[in-house]
Amino acid sequence: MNFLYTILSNVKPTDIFQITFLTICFYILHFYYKHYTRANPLPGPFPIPLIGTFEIFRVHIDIDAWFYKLTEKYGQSGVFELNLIGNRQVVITRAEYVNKFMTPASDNDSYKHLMRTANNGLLDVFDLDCKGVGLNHNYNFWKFNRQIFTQAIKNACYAEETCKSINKLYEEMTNYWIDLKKPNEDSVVIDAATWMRRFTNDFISVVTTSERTFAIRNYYKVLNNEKITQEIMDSEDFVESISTFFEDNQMIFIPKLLQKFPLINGRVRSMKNTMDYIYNRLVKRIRQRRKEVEKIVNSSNYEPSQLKNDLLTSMVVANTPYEISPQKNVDPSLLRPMTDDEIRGIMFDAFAAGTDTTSNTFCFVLYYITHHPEVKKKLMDELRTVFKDDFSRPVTMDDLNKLRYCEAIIKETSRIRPTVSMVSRFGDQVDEIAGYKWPADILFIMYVRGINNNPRYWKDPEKFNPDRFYDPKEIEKQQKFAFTMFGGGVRMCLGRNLAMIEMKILLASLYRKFDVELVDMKAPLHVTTSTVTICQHLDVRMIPKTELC
Ligand code: HEM
Repeated sequence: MNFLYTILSNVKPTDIFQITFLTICFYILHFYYKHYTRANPLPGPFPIPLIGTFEIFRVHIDIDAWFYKLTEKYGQSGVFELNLIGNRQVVITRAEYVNKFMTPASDNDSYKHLMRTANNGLLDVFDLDCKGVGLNHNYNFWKFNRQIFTQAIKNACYAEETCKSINKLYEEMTNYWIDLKKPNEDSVVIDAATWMRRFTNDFISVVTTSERTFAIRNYYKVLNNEKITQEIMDSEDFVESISTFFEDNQMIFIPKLLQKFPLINGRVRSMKNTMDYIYNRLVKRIRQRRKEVEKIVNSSNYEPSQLKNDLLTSMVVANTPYEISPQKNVDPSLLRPMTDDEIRGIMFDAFAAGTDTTSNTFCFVLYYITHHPEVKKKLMDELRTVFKDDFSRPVTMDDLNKLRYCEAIIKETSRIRPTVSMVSRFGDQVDEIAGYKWPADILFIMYVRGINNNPRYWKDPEKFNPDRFYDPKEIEKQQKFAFTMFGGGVRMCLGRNLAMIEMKILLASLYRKFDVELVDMKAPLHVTTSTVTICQHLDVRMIPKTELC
């Protein structure tokens, strides 16, 4: 102890300066030694110690645009690299290299590349590392959640009830638009981005809980200058907090070491508050539903049909004697009921993954159709064929199969301007990808927009041409993974069918009822990107139709 005291009392301020200086020099040397001796050096921006690629701090509102430029500069060989806050990331820009980590080659490979991120960020701080599916980092928990979510959402996708809910919400929303139209005007201008976010929020709420958030109605009240009540504030806060999650979710991936740094600290806290607010709302609903279910199943005249047909009820009764369609061929260790927090994890995923994705994709669809009159003409031809001259009847499940051109428009929009433009997989084992042998612990990013717009796979990729997904000969020519709107492999999007049903109904209904025009045809799309590309606003003029033309 005395010895230590003697050393410390002899330390001068200049010594502290020298030690700090030497430590920094050592760190920098070590960083560049590791950089220059790394396995498989690839082209990419030069990294700076601690920060990695400095540009990330300048492009924080449009990461996707930055990736697009990087792909043009470094991605010619199909793979380049980035260093983001000390983590090496390998970006794949060719479809043929994607196959390997999307499709496990054998049973032995099935654990490889299953995680979406490295677990060195703040997943646990936000309680996402072992909950839900989207960011779950525990294989067993993910598998358990995924199979219950899959089963629960399957019921929703085949239910005529789901179709009816979408039609009903659509009808209500468009009636509000008409109500907002001034009597002396023939059209109404709406911000499609804001309305669509409320639409998808209300809809996902119905699918998950059979109850609405009334986000559509409450937004109408805001625009109609009605008195702001607690209910209006609640639904507006809920919609906005889901969007905030998307806009700021890079915070989840900040290394633990940096979370207390000034500037970062405040953003982490604000994100945590947002998440806590969403979680509390969801848990309240779960507890309420559990009580309702218990009351029903314990009553003397219990019938399974008395239970609600939604995701929440499916999860509450999953693996209990009251489960309506018990799962077959499931690993027995997964056959246990879910806790409230586990259900909350899945509900959070449904709202987070199922609202802004669909609403933004739909805004891009409107933008591209308005810029392509020939596409609109073909769309109207399809609508006339399917609905004859009825421009108000609801869309049925049966119609959906016939709306092939509608689907092609949605896919072509997502090819050219994908809402999820990066899909990642964490390589937790040694593997060979893109012709290189990789050590464990590498994050691979499939740059979807780069591949979707690569002339190797698409003739005139910049041309908006839905026939690519309509003409069977064109479809046949497509290279596997050259178009991945919903990702692929075992972690493919769970809501893909639901999203398609929702968007097809919206498209087929909207264009029968309105002429849709952009207020400013010259304006580009106003987007920001984090993990999802968000349409900031899209001012659209809706002109009610009097006939189906
Ligand atoms: C246009 C709408 C949508 C798009 C473009 C989209 C896209 C995606 C993409 C690209 C992924 C990553 C897949 C991968 O890593 O391979 C994903 C995952 C996921 N999506 Fe979607 N999605 C949409 C709508 C929905 C909806 C409506 C829901 C649910 C109600 C949903 C739930 C999920 C979930 C739970 C995952 C994570 C699956 C897992 O990690 O196992 N998505 N989505």
